Amino acid sequence: MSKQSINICWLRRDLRLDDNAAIYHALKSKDPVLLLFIFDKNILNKLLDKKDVRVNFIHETIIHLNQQLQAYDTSILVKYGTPEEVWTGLLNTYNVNSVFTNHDYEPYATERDSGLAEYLSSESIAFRTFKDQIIFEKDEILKADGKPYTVFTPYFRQWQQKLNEFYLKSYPSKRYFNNFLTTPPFEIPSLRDMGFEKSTQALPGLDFESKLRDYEERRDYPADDATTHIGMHLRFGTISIRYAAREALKQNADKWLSELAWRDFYMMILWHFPHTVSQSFKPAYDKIRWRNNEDEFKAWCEGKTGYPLVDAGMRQLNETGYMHNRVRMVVASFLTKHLLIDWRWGEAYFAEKLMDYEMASNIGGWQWACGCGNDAAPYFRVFNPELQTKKFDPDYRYINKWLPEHKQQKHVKPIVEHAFARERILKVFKEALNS
Ligand SMILES: Cc1cc2nc3c(=O)[nH]c(=O)nc-3n(C[C@H](O)[C@H](O)[C@H](O)COP(=O)(O)OP(=O)(O)OC[C@H]3O[C@@H](n4cnc5c(N)ncnc54)[C@H](O)[C@@H]3O)c2cc1C
Repeated sequence: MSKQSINICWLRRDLRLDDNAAIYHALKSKDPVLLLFIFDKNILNKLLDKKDVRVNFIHETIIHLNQQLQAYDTSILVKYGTPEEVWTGLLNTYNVNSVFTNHDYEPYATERDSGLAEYLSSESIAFRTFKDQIIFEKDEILKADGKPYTVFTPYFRQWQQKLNEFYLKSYPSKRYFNNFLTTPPFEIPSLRDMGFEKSTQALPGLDFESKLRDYEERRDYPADDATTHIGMHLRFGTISIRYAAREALKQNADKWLSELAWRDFYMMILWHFPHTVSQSFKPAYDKIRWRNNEDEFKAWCEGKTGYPLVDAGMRQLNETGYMHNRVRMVVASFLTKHLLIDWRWGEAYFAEKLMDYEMASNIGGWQWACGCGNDAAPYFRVFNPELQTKKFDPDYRYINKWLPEHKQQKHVKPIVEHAFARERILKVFKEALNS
């Protein structure tokens, strides 16, 4: 007897059932749909912290999705392995008609997906992919000459002009849930099966709507903690970007909407310029003679530079996996400019620690802070951590919360003097850029 023909919908960073482009299109097709998630060994094996909170978050989310799916007599197939080995196994087990998935713009993912596309095509299986995690992708926003924007302000102008209901409407996948493949529940590998353990870090909730009203006035004051903490949910798709943007428009939260556009922008920078994963967007900056002093890097990582705002930020990151945006800018500027340590070192440290780590935004943020990225501002803008404190944490509420020794006046002495560091970086950067 010939095996039943099915479609597979592969979830990656779009871990929700409703308003999910790939699920919607898969369910609307003729064959029943099997949902798939792969805990990718290529990614997991690189994670040093076996209690990684992001792996915990994905695992919890998958379990939750599976519970929801049981109401429809279906289940999500969860595999632990490399995509290559998992797909070979799947094609031996199932009679697959088409594979559906949503776009992922990171270099590893685009390479993985083009390999899969080739393999599926050799087996005469259709591979159908969709935009889901950003509002505008690829060539939807380009300059008049057909090239991608490399500076945010003109990009955002077009982004705003183009934004309309069409791009924000949700995909009503729920309507078609009766087209999931009927199957008893599959077993989900445990964290332990994959060499991980339960994390003790608190996961961010999803209550962004209530934060939008005062966002613009309060977002820059780290002690107020007035931003939405939605990054991890956007990263793993537990919220739809279209819903988030619609909510911003509903509440006239223009500033917050522009932050979502920054996210789109950096994703498209990474997609159009994948070399920026390891090289500066502005090539001249790769001639900088970094000092890369390992003791100073350690002091920065541990929050022991003697600059209260920098140290408070690093302590917040180390303790919670989160750091306020204003402070991210200050610590990144401090590492690259005050200490003359390569932005790639800081980027890698953030990638390891940030719960909301997003490759495109992290690389974009680091290159912006260093001056080598997509920024119109000149390299000689050097944040002064003390002035930043006066402006954004004048009564030391944020600093005292994360750096108790500051309150007790036991904080270590600065490892470098600001005026000296500023002169040094100006000289080194100038040499590199003029060489
Ligand atoms: C050095 C550096 C590294 C960064 N690394 C990351 C990262 O790994 N992941 C990440 O999501 N953001 C990163 N950012 C951007 C920003 O700091 C965070 O998005 C923000 O602090 C997350 O907190 P929130 O969710 O409360 O943000 P909100 O202010 O509530 O913003 C809502 C969402 O908009 C997006 N967003 C906001 N600001 C930016 C921005 N400047 N660039 C791109 N997207 C933005 C994020 O998805 C964010 O969750 C980085 C910034 C810097 C300066």
